[in-house]
Formats: sequence, C-alpha cells, structure tokens
Amino acid sequence: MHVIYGGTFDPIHHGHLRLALEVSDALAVDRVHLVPCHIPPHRGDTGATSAQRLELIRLAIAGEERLRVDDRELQRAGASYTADTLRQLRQELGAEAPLVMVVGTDSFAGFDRWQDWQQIPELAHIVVVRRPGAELPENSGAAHLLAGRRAAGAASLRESPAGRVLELDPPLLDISATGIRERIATGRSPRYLMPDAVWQRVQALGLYGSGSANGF
Ligand SMILES: Nc1ncnc2c1ncn2[C@@H]1O[C@H](COP(=O)(O)OP(=O)(O)OP(=O)(O)O)[C@@H](O)[C@H]1O
Ligand SMILES: O=C(O)c1ccc[n+]([C@@H]2O[C@H](COP(=O)([O-])O)[C@@H](O)[C@H]2O)c1
Repeated sequence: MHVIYGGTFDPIHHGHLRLALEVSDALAVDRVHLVPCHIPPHRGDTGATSAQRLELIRLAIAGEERLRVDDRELQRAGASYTADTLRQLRQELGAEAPLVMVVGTDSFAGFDRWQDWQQIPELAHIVVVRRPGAELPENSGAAHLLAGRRAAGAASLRESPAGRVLELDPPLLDISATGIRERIATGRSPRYLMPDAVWQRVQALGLYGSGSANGF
C-alpha cells in the first residue's frame, strides 16, 4: 500500500511529523511519503521557496526510516494539483495497487473545490485525520463523500486500489505553520514546535523574518 501525505510544509513542524508516524502505525505501513507542493493551488505565496521547504523536510526526517520525501510536485511547472500527482502515481503503481492520500480535516473541508475532486476517489483511498480544532462542516461535499464511502477500518483499504474514505483521530499536536511563521516574524522562538535542525536552518537562511532577535 502506497501512502502519500501532501502539504505546503511552510515550514514542516512536529504536528506534520507526528501525524505521519500516527498514520504509519494506524495503517501498518513501513513508509509514508511526504509530498511538498510546488505552487499551492489554493493559497498565496509561500514564505520559503519550494527548494527551501524541501531542504527543511529532508532535515526533519533524516534518520527516520518510515518517512520519505517525494519531490515530484516540485518537478512540475504550474499549480500542484493533487489529482495530477495521483494520476502519475497510479500509472507507476499499476491499476491494482492500493494508493492512499492523507489529509487533515481543515484541508479536506474544502475538498469539493479541488481540481478534478470527483476523480480523486477513483484514483486513491483518502485518509482524513482529525486536526485539533478543525471539524468538517455538515452538508459539505467532503462530509457527503465521507458518509458515502466510509471505510470499515484500516485493513479494508488493502482490499481495493481506491475509493474508500477512512477517518482517523489519533492524538495530534495543535501546531500550525502559520503560528510558527507569526512567532518568528515577531521575534519569538518556535523552538520545540519543530525539530531543532529545521529551526537552525530557518535562521541560517533568514526565513520568515528570522533575525538575531529570535535566538535559539
Ligand atoms: N498539527 C496538525 N495536526 C494535524 N494535521 C495537520 C497539522 N498540521 C498540518 N496538518 C495537515 O497537514 C497537511 C499539510 O498542512 P500544511 O502544510 O498546510 O500545514 P499547516 O500547519 O496547516 O500550515 P498553515 O498554517 O501554513 O496553513 C494538511 O492536510 C493539514 O490539515
Ligand atoms: O488539487 C487541488 O486542487 C488542491 C487544493 C487544495 C489543497 N490541495 C492539496 O492538499 C494538501 C494540503 O494542502 P495545505 O494547503 O493544507 O498545505 C497539499 O498537498 C495540497 O496540494 C490540493
């Protein structure tokens, strides 16, 4: 079973990393592939470039065998549509291999505005991870999709290549990249919200307005 977890990762933090490991445990898979987007289709400019966000991810997951980075979206020009990524993976994996896309509730809430969203369940299973403080709006396209395609359990995802939606509610950390960027921009330390190696590199690159005021 191939599992991808996409995000802007601007920058990567412990909320992302814990989520990835919780999913790896819950689905009993050896690998979760983090897929940073190049040009987010749905939000403004990023604080760090694609290459910088990729470098920070590599630092964050160094030494953790279960986490891998897949930079395919950085190789494509234009907006990074998830449907394109899944089509590419489906070609590579073949028609029968179970393919899983992981998403937090806040991103999934706007799922019916994603490019070709109705095709996505034909390409992959969706694992929706309940993010602290983010509920799916009732009557949203996402809530209907979940209700109509709810998976019986994690093991059932292995029984078909795509089409089921599994909700997970593991213990997660209420950390956001927005909160981290705000802290850095106002001279406060984001230490312990992200790996030390990431924070050191953010400072070395002077990202998000980091300067001497932040300290370690
Ligand atoms: N702390 C967290 N707990 C659970 N899910 C998370 C957490 N942080 C991010 N996610 C999920 O990870 C994916 C990628 O998130 P993203 O890179 O946008 O991080 P973010 O912290 O939400 O960033 P920002 O604050 O810039 O929006 C999304 O599906 C999001 O729902
Ligand atoms: O394909 C789309 O139209 C689309 C619209 C919004 C979000 N996504 C993807 O959802 C993932 C999480 O997005 P975000 O904004 O929470 O970082 C990331 O991989 C995005 O590329 C994809």
